[in-house]
Amino acid sequence: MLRFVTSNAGKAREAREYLPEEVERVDYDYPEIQSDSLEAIAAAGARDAYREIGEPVFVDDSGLFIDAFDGFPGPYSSYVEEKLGIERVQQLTERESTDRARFRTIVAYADGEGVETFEGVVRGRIVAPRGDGGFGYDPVFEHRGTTFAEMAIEEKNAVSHRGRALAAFGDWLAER
Ligand SMILES: O=P(O)(O)OP(=O)(O)OP(=O)(O)OC[C@H]1O[C@@H](n2cnc3c(O)ncnc32)[C@H](O)[C@@H]1O
Repeated sequence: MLRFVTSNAGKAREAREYLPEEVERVDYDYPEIQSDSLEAIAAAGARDAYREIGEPVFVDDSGLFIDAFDGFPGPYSSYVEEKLGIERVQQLTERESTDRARFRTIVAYADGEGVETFEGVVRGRIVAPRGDGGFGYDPVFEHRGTTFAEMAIEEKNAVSHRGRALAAFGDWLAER
């Protein structure tokens, strides 16, 4: 059994679909350090959650990196979603010369022995919202003509930043 420490139910749903082992969601809101690096944030979060819970855990830190804004909001995606909302992020992007963006996830696993991190990245475009599945920025993130909110969970996992990071994590677990 794997413990996924996250306050985000959408992330937990995707991890359950993907990982071979059972996933238990632990709703502990670990303090996020302020950093430009998703790796550093995820690793610190996993370490902290392991100390708090006392069992092996993993966390997922994700961000939307918009090319026209030099990667912003990136590690600040959650704050920007809360303060501006995804429609305004999309409207701001529309005024720029490119709508290209990347979604990145770092999964960090901590046990008594240390921290391992796994990365997943997907490229796409910021478009006017479409679809009602998924969560967060999914309605405005289009990958090969379809927004993540228009995809079923399995379809999104097959191409998404989180799916790729979870796949790398799953391979590592299997080889351990
Ligand atoms: O408790 P944690 O796991 O940290 O949950 P969170 O929602 O705060 O997680 P993040 O900081 O990693 O999320 C950054 C932002 O990116 C959004 N996000 C993360 N993964 C996403 C995905 O697959 N599709 C759309 N939006 C996503 C999410 O809604 C947040 O606004």
